[in-house]
Amino acid sequence: MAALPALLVMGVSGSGKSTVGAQLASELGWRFYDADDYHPEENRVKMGKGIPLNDQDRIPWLCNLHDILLRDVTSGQHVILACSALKKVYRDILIRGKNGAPPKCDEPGKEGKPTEVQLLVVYLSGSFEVISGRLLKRKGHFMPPELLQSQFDILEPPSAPENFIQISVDKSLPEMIAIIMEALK
Ligand SMILES: Nc1ncnc2c1ncn2[C@@H]1O[C@H](COP(=O)(O)OP(=O)(O)O)[C@@H](O)[C@H]1O
Ligand SMILES: O=C(O)[C@H](O)[C@@H](O)[C@H](O)[C@H](O)COP(=O)(O)O
Repeated sequence: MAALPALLVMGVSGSGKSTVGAQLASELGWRFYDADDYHPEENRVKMGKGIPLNDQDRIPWLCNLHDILLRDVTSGQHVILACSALKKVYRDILIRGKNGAPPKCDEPGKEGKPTEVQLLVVYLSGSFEVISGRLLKRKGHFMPPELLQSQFDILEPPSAPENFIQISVDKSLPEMIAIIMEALK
């Protein structure tokens, strides 16, 4: 197990992952990754056409993110990832890479090296009405609001024994940051 935990901010599109993750990283001085920036072009084009991604589209993307997280935490870098990570199996891939699911990640680390990322999951939960309202106002993003229902359809909120906290999207950004800071103590 890697020594440092990585922080995953997850939830459906528009739940505030990027906003919360970036603000937290700025306050803590941790490295921030937005999973949106790591989608291959095909995935962006697909979402842009209003077609939801499927497991085949997401698995290589998640494996790549696992590799990035593992590299950082094993080198002592604190890291925050904003990523939808809607299903339990997706979070398992972020933790274990290809061992968390069907093929397509890099080889696991050599003997003695950690191959798992310890994750603290921050789940941003909210109603369809509130989140779709925010998406309709958001400008300059490739994700069409019409895809939101498909995200709620497959969402598997984290549950024990996952290491997680849940925060309502109805809270203000400073309130959310304060709750996460408290959880990190
Ligand atoms: N706590 C909050 N309260 C009100 N609006 C928020 C909050 N967090 C984010 N937003 C707004 O909601 C929209 C979606 O946030 P964003 O961070 O892009 O979500 P995601 O990364 O999950 O898609 C943005 O316009 C953002 O400014
Ligand atoms: O797994 C997926 O279907 C995508 O990752 C999706 O969940 C993600 O939400 C988009 O990349 C849009 O980006 P935002 O979440 O920032 O709206």
